Amino acid sequence: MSVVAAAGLTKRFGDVTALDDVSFSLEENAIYGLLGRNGAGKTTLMQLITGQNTVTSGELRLFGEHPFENEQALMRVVFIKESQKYPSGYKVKHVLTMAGRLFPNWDEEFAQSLVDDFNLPRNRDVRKLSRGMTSALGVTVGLAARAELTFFDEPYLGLDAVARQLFYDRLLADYAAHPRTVVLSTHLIDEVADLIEHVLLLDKGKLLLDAPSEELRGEVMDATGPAAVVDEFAASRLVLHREQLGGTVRVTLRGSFDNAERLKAKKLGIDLEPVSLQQAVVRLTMERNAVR
Ligand SMILES: Nc1ncnc2c1ncn2[C@@H]1O[C@H](COP(=O)(O)OP(=O)(O)OP(=O)(O)O)[C@@H](O)[C@H]1O
Repeated sequence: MSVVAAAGLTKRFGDVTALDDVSFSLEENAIYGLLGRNGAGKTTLMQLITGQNTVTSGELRLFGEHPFENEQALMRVVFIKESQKYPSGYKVKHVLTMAGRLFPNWDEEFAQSLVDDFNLPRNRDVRKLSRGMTSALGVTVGLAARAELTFFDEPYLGLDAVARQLFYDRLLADYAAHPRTVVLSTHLIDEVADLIEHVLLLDKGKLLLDAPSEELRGEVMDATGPAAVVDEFAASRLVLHREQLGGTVRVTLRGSFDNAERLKAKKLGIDLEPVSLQQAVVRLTMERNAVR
């Protein structure tokens, strides 16, 4: 059984269609990247899955059940977002105690080690934490909860580069020891490219891409070389982007590139290189918007 199954999922807010006929599944023990531009529908999707809102139409199942007002299913999920609100007067240590009561798989020792890693002041009022500290507290709760399904909705916006790397390292190590389903919603695609096993790309409420990251990497390539040969090589392919500098052209192509194709490119003097995950996502999103 899938952890999450969505079929024809649609969510409207008045005349805004935040999610438009979206179908996908989240499987056990995988790290997903939920990607997309501002307003693409990422938060809305996570809110529906975590029972914070009702669907307009379509089917949505969380551990085989309807998520809305389903405490049993929701206990198995943790949703960490940047704008997390805590009760007034709560200190860091109180948040951890509350989380320990809430999440069945909570690992207190792990939580305490993360508090040390992130230099979080245990006795400080959470409302007086810096932005980065608030993010670090969210990350700590999200990791130590060890929920079967974990959502991180850009919780690391305030974290500096060192703290973000710490988060990625801890996530990967803990995931290896305790596999589960993790969804990272992020704009920092290149930073998480090595973590993400599967990409879900939303664009204006539509699911533009649902693919293993490896597959995506091998399917979007830059071909660079003399203009005439590159253009001929590209003629039978989907060109996502083209740029020219003097007589040299670089095109971003989508398709499968087997060994024969690679050899052909080499013989023609074309440099064929996979683009980064971030570039692939940007190009695919732009291409869709261009054809609309
Ligand atoms: N409660 C609401 N009422 C009206 N419109 C809403 C509401 N919540 C979301 N929307 C709209 O739905 C669309 C999707 O928003 P959503 O927050 O899901 O995007 P997102 O991909 O998370 O964006 P970002 O990366 O900027 O956080 C946007 O057009 C947004 O304005």
